Amino acid sequence: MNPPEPVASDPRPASLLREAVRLLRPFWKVAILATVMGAASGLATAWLLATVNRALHMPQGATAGLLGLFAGLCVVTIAGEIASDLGNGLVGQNVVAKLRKDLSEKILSAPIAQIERFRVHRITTTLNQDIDTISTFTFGFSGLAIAMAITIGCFAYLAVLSPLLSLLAAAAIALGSWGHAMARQRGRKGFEAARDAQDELQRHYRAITEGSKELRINRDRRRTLRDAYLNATIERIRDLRVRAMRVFMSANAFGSALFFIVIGVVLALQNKLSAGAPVLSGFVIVLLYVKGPLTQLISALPMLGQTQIAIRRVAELSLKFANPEADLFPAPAAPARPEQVGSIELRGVCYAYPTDAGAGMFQLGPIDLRIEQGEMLFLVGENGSGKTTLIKLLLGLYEPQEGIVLLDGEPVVADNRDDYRQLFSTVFADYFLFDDVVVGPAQAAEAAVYLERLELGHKVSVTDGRFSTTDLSTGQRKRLALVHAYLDKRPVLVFDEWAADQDPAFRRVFYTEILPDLKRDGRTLIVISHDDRYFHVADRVAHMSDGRIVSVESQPGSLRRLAAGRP
Ligand SMILES: Nc1ncnc2c1ncn2[C@@H]1O[C@H](COP(=O)(O)OP(=O)(O)OP(=O)(O)O)[C@@H](O)[C@H]1O
Repeated sequence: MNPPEPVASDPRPASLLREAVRLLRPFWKVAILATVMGAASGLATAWLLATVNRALHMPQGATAGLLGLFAGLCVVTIAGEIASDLGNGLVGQNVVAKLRKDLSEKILSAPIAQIERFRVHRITTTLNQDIDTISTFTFGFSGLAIAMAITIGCFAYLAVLSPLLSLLAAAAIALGSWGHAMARQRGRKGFEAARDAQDELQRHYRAITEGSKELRINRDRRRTLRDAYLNATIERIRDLRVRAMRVFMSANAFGSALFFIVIGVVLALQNKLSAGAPVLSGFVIVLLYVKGPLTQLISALPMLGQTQIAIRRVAELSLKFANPEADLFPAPAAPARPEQVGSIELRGVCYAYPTDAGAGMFQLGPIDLRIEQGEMLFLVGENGSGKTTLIKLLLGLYEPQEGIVLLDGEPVVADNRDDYRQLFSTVFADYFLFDDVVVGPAQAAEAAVYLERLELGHKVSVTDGRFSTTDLSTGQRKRLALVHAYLDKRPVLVFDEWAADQDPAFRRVFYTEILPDLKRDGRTLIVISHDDRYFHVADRVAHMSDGRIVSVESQPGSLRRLAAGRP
């Protein structure tokens, strides 16, 4: 027996550097060019400062050569900055687009059980918020790269001006960097905790939007949700972030103070230092100038911390969905699916959901069931007996942990599972109604017939190849889902409690007209139902209890009764 899927633990994603290199690899030429241009711009700025300092101390004023150098450096500074901005922006947005595509593709191809286990709100937080954080960072990246180059260039110039003074500055920088490293460590923990709370917040947002009706009629729950969950989580995120920012801001203040201390020391000791006026003034000008880029770099640290967390979350999501199903996007010229299938058989099929600590384990099977082509099988049983789980296995949405599914005697395995799934049309109990289903010209007339038949003709039409609206009642939306299933023309139809939302008259139409018509059309029908009034229309009724099929009743008289027009 295959073990149940591993419970989501904390996978260690690839290192951030490796992840960044992987993402940048397709755009390496532009990335390198942008970085080189940014570095050139930054270094040219530092050189400019040195040139200005030299020009200011020339006894006979700036020479033509020096002015030419000044002009050239200005051009390099500006041109480098523009090229770096454009290049980094381009690379950054391409990386973000690639991340979005990669993640969407991974979710599209991930085994259904993994998606169900990971939880929708966690997926959406990463898809929206984490990727937005990375996107914002990529816009600011160019400025940071230039600031870094200016800082390096300025400190190189300081070293040339006075090795002794630059040692003093280096000691101050080392102390400042240590302070920042400490701050970053503490601050990042705070941002990490805030990011965890964002998942929770997303869950509460879903509750206030999707559960708005329930909340409106239940004051106690509304209050609890607002005060104990929503506001508490929002405030926790605020507090964690403010605390983390405070740590960073204190480190910033510490850094600024160190700067002024170094400048103060230079001023105080200017007579004792054996450096000339050009050296001292150059030193102070450069230190004062470099404070800007250095502050820019330091202020970016919280953002850098958040981006690191976002990249890690994206990498974790990627890792969680790192085992895609095979061939979910074959070439368009893939073979057409067969119009008819013979038998579908489950042989010794077992499945158990992975459980969280403390939760009871549900075990389905072993299930042995054979469904013949053109048969109408009802799957019945109490709530939680495993009917939906069974059809998810039958549809190839879950892989059996033990046993096998056979189509016309051939095993359904990873390589052919997606082809197998194309044989089915389904309307799940928690179905999703796609509102943009495109209907070709040939299908439009057919769709109109089905819409009439399902008493939707007065509400919905096919306009420009699409259904005109999906703003319908619950029962009507389910009828529209049935129209989709009709138009799909797949050989096997699976309905999970389709009739549960229908009025009694239409429920009767469904069981005594629509299902028999589909059967006459040669379709195989698998129907989950609690409507025992209509069990007799089925060819066979499989009763489930506690994860097993406990009996299968054949109903040879059902067709005769239908023919006689009795329900
Ligand atoms: N995604 C899941 N993760 C963990 N357990 C699950 C999951 N889906 C269903 N279960 C558990 O499996 C059992 C069977 O659920 P299933 O939906 O198959 O029952 P059902 O017969 O279709 O019920 P109903 O008639 O209420 O629709 C239940 O105990 C349920 O808690």
